[in-house]
Amino acid sequence: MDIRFEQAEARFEGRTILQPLTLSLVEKRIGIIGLNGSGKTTFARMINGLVAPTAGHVTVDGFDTVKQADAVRGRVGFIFQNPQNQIILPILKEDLALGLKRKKLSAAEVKAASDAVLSRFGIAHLAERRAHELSGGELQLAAMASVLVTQPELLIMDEPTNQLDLKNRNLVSRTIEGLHESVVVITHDLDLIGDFERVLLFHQGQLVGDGPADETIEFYRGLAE
Ligand SMILES: Nc1ncnc2c1ncn2[C@@H]1O[C@H](COP(=O)(O)OP(=O)(O)OP(=O)(O)O)[C@@H](O)[C@H]1O
Repeated sequence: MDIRFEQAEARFEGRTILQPLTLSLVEKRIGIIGLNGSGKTTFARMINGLVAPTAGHVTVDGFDTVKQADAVRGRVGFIFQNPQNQIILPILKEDLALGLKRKKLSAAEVKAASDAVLSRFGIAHLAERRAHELSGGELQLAAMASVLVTQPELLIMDEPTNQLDLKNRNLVSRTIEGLHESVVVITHDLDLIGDFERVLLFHQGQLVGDGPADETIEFYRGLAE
């Protein structure tokens, strides 16, 4: 996975939210940290084209996030801050099938892919359950399943441990550790990304830190004083 920002900038209503940025991301585990409103979610949304750059370009494996949006969306899965918004259909297995619709699979193939992803996350027993009945941790795992069933190469997660108790937080943390996909995680939970290969720090719409987790986190602690 090769994500490139080339002088990519984001402005909303005349305000610059993300200063022009040039960088390349190839690491398997990338963390994004920074104070509230620093531009983290905007940056992450630019990776899968949910936010189009107002200047410059963003590419994923050479595909432009605006001009080749379908190719990019097929490669990049995005888990939103609130996993309730991720599950569209009430019953989990129906939601997984919906995600696979684009792939034009047979009913048997859809069932096999759904069963595989549910057992991968240890939530086969939740297949028939309604999303609104699930606990926070179950819902977060279900949201991951509903995105990963389509086999993206990169998973972007926006604050995946937000609102979880310690047990569910640890469950989600272990699950992220075990993913074979590349992962970009936006978080205020610094332990979650404590051993990530690369962590980016945003401050007032600028990338101000970029390095291994321990260095970037230390810099962030100073900035937040
Ligand atoms: N669609 C939009 N229109 C106008 N302003 C926006 C839009 N999206 C984000 N912003 C503004 O851009 C700034 C950065 O927002 P962003 O969500 O990227 O920050 P963040 O670092 O993810 O914050 P948090 O940690 O609070 O989730 C904020 O001031 C926000 O109000």
